[in-house]
Amino acid sequence: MSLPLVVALDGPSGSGKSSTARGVAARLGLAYLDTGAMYRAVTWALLQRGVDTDDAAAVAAAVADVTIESGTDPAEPTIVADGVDVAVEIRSDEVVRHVSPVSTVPQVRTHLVDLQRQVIAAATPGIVVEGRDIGTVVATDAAVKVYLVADPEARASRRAAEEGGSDTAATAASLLRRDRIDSTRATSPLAKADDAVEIDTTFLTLDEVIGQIVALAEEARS
Ligand SMILES: Nc1ncnc2c1ncn2[C@@H]1O[C@H](COP(=O)(O)OP(=O)(O)OP(=O)(O)O)[C@@H](O)[C@H]1O
Ligand SMILES: Nc1ccn([C@H]2C[C@H](O)[C@@H](COP(=O)(O)O)O2)c(=O)n1
Repeated sequence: MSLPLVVALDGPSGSGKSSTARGVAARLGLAYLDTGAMYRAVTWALLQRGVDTDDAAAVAAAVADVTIESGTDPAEPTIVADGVDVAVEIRSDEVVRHVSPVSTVPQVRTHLVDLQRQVIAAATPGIVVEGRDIGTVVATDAAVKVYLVADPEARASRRAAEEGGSDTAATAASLLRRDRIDSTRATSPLAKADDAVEIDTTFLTLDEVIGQIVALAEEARS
C-alpha cells in the first residue's frame, strides 16, 4: 500500500495558494486543508470573546478553549469555530486586521499545528495543505513542497478584482502589512523550505500553476 501523498503549499498573502491548492487537490482526488482559515477562525473566536488580540498573554490563555473543525473537500471546504460555521465571518476586514498578530502567539501555533497534523495523518489517499509554515514546520516530510510567489502588484490587483473592484492601493497595503508580520515573527515565520520548488505565478494562469504542481505530484507518486 502506498503512503498518503502530502503536498505542502506555502507563500505570502494573495500569491494564489487557496485557489491553486483546491485545484491541485481536485485534479488528484486528494483532500484539502486551508490552515490560514484555521488562524482566521481562532481570531474570530477570540474577538467574539472580547480578547485583546495585541495582548499575547490574554490570547495564549484563551486559545486552549477554542474548538476548530476543518472540512477538507476541495469542492466545498468548511471551517467551524466553537460550533459556528464562520466561512463568511473569517474574511471580514476585522479578522484580516487581527489575524497576523494572533498568529505570532506560540500557544496559538501549537494548538493549530497539532490539529493540522491530526487532519494530515487521517487523510487518504493524501492531502494538499496550504499556509505559511507547512513545508518548514507542519509537514517537513511532505513529498512535494511548493513555495508560491507573485509580484505585490499582481497579488493586490487579483485580490481587489476578487473583492469586486475594491481600492487596489489599500488592498496592497493590507497584503504587505500581513507579509511583514508573517515573515518577521519569531515562531515559524513565513519561509521557503530548502527543498521547496518556487513558482512565480505573476505571469502564469491559475491552470498553468495547477498543471505544474500536478506534474510534480505525479512525479513524486511514480
Ligand atoms: N495564477 C493566477 N493567475 C491569476 N489569478 C490568480 C492566480 N492564482 C490565484 N489567482 C487569483 O488571485 C486571488 C488570490 O488567490 P488566493 O486567494 O488563492 O491566494 P492566497 O495565497 O490563498 O491568499 P491568502 O493568503 O490571502 O489567503 C484569487 O482571486 C485567485 O482566483
Ligand atoms: N500556516 C499558516 C497559515 C496562516 N497563517 C496566518 C498568517 C496569515 O496572515 C493569516 C491568514 O492566512 P490566509 O488565510 O491569508 O492564508 O494566518 C499562519 O501564520 N500560518
